[in-house]
Amino acid sequence: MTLSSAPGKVYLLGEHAVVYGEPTVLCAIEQRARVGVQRRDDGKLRVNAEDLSLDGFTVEYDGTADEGPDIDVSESLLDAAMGYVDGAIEQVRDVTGNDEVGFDVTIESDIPLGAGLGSSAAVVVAAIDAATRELGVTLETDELAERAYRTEYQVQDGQASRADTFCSATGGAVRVEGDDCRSLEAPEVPIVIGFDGGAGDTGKLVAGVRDLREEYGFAADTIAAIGDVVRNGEAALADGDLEELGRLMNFNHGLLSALGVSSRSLDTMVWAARDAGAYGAKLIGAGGGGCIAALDPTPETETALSFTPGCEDAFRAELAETGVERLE
Ligand SMILES: Nc1ncnc2c1ncn2[C@@H]1O[C@H](COP(=O)(O)OP(=O)(O)O)[C@@H](O)[C@H]1O
Ligand SMILES: C[C@@](O)(CCOP(=O)(O)O)CC(=O)O
Ligand SMILES: [Mg+2]
Repeated sequence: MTLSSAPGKVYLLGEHAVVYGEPTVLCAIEQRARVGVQRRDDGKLRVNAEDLSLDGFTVEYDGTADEGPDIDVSESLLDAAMGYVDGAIEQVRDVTGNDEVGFDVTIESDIPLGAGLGSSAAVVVAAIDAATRELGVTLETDELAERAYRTEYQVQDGQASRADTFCSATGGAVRVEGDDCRSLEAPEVPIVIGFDGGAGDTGKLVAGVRDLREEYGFAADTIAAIGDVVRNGEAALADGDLEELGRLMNFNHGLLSALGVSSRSLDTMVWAARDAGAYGAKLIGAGGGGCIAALDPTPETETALSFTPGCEDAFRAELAETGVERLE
């Protein structure tokens, strides 16, 4: 068996707009997905994802056969659950030139699904890394990030940025603008996460923003405005100006809300954090439900969130310096 892990991430600023070439800044966090992989010679893919917060499931099927896997769940649930792992294995077959190979894949993850903390990128990065190593191929980090990006691009219907996958592969803080991906010196940012227990489907939310952008010119302006917010945020980060960074996070949340990706519970948590004295707060990731991030060096926001109806969990994010980790 070969085992790799990869971290989730928090967007300080710039999600969604990054899909349209605007810059973004994000940090890997110490919540990780671990993927164990064992080669099978019968070409089948067997996925054991019993730690999924979605109902645990185990499936076995021939990834190349026309018929789907032999389990009794709805097709959309299955697609949502399997798309990323399936896509990752497709990349492994492609990069190693081994079309027929099958795998037993076991996934264990600390990262809630669809909550904006990048569970998909972490699972894909760890799966590609473990499965290629199982075949005797060790990918450079850039190639690993690129292959993981292609998986997200495919599952999200041709609409994905390189941000999540690059951040998960390299760890630390990163800046992404189009195909320009670079590591940043890790900023000292006191991030508190609030989690509403819910989830949003990244593919669908990204498609919603695309539709809005096609319908209204001012939605394109909103996306460009997020880019301006990020550029200002970079200056605030360089100055260590948390107050300014917080204001910009608030602005960014408003713009994401205008793009239709916030929700009542995300807004409630954002306001609870602001009322508790956070410098700023915003939804993170694709939105629709899941997590917010607030900037607060004091314990006030975490305490306030833990008493906020609709907030299921509140915790301080620890930045992860290590991206993909080769465990076995
Ligand atoms: N522990 C896991 N086991 C199997 N698949 C997972 C796991 N965690 C995430 N995934 C995959 O990632 C998808 C969620 O990704 P996404 O909608 O992009 O949300 P996010 O990346 O914000 O968590 C799930 O539907 C599933 O396909
Ligand atoms: C909305 C988006 O910018 C980030 C999605 O992050 P997550 O899958 O919700 O963790 C999409 C992308 O960059 O591919
Ligand atoms: Mg994702």
